[in-house]
Amino acid sequence: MGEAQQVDVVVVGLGVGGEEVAGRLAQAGLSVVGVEHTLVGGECPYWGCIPTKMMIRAGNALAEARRIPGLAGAAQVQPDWAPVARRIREQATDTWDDKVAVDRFTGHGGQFVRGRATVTGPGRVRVGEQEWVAGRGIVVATGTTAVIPPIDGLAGTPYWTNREAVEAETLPETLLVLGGGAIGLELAQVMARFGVQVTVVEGSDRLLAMEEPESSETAAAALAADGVKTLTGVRAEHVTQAEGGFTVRLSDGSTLTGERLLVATGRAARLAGLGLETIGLDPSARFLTTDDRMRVAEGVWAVGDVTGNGAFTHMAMYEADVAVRDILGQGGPGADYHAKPRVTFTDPEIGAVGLTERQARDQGLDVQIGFSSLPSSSRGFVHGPGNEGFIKLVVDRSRGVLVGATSAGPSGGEMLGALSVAVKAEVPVATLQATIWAYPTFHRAIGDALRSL
Ligand SMILES: Cc1cc2nc3c(=O)[nH]c(=O)nc-3n(C[C@H](O)[C@H](O)[C@H](O)COP(=O)(O)OP(=O)(O)OC[C@H]3O[C@@H](n4cnc5c(N)ncnc54)[C@H](O)[C@@H]3O)c2cc1C
Ligand SMILES: NC(=O)c1ccc[n+]([C@@H]2O[C@H](COP(=O)([O-])OP(=O)(O)OC[C@H]3O[C@@H](n4cnc5c(N)ncnc54)[C@H](O)[C@@H]3O)[C@@H](O)[C@H]2O)c1
Repeated sequence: MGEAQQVDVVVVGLGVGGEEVAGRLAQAGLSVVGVEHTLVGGECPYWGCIPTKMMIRAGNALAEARRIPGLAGAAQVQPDWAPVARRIREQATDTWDDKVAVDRFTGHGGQFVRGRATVTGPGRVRVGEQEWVAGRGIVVATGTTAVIPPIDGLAGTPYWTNREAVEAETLPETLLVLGGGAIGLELAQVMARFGVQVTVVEGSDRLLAMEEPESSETAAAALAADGVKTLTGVRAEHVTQAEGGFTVRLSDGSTLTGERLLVATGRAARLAGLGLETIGLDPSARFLTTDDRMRVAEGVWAVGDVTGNGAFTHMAMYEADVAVRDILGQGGPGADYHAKPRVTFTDPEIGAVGLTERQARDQGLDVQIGFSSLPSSSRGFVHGPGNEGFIKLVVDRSRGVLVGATSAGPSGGEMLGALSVAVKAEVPVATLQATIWAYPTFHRAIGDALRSL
């Protein structure tokens, strides 16, 4: 091995978070090495947010067309996956080619290295025979990978994760989905709208178990309306696979069969084999714990899914900004997680920010709940079919501010904007109640929920 090259920063993993950090530091004039072993951009553009939201856009178009009878005449809907697969291939992923992203980084002056990085000591990173010494430090942004549960018989079968589901050129006739979280539900609903017979198996007693119980009920009703069968409180115990597909035996003794099996049972940080022990960190930790400047240790920062602060692209971008400002000594606000937004893009969309009612009560807050139902609002009434949803507000009565909120509905994700500002800025409930909410919008249901307090 030759002499180690002296640089300012090495960024390990150029997904959403790492690409942002590496690009901005290079633009600022630092000597930056960015290492990526798969595709620059990471999960979100190639197998996550973007292609799955293209699928959802297509599924929602079908669902909306099916709502024409009774509203606007007659419509014949013939689903075809080919344009969806084509759009993902040609528009979203460039057939899973990251040339544009690599060129953008090198255009900023960054040094790009394709390969698997390992940390070999303080400030030291190696890829194959090349080694660098980073004077300012290392940024770890290695993201997460799908968790494959240790179910008897599962390993070695051609199960799908999100990656195979996104790359599918044709759809199966039947699909079994393990996991009723965001990935499982978004993909289950889309596939069902394209005519696939889908069954979701969720181990806990409700779908979207981390969100409000009302969100779980809304999601379950929406999936049922699309013909998805959902089983909760049961776990897969045994899997066999043969030519015709998969057979899954569940903890209640029943069996399910499906042409394809999608495993969507959560994500785990990619920390194994990174060499974290060479810089005094625990390589078996679930996540890298950061301070409010995204520092893990002296000269080590971490951003994105790997920090465990919420596996969302907006969190990776947010943390990247904090880390960049810290590395460049620019100051500004530290990371603050009290108003984390998230949206599950089922139809209806289920958006939430801050604490759920349960979390607020567990923190010992003096909780007050506001609630309104979308179908009972003027806009919901006008909208008719597809108007399901609600607003739920979690108020800290002693401080008179919202600490959390959920907005479920046809534009649940968009309506979350106002609620995110309210939670983040701790807008007094009295001010929110004195706000004029335009008529007849969906977001006026926020006013209804405030009035119910
Ligand atoms: C199906 C699906 C749908 C999603 N939808 C949404 C959504 O709608 N909205 C949303 O906000 N979020 C969504 N997410 C989550 C979002 O994709 C992630 O939060 C985001 O990609 C995290 O970015 P990251 O940079 O932390 O990690 P990643 O995007 O995972 O990038 C990490 C990169 O590091 C590389 N790497 C790992 N180890 C090494 C190493 N040793 N050497 C070199 N390179 C390495 C990997 O190859 C990878 O490219 C979705 C995720 C999935 C799976
Ligand atoms: N719209 C979005 O922003 C979006 C979309 C997709 C993914 N994501 C991100 O990716 C993360 C991962 O998504 P996910 O859906 O894989 O994980 P998740 O953790 O949200 O849900 C996984 C579900 O699988 C269940 N489960 C675990 N083991 C099981 C088993 N053996 N049998 C049956 N059920 C089992 C869990 O109880 C859980 O409800 C999300 O939490 C989110 O951060 C975001």
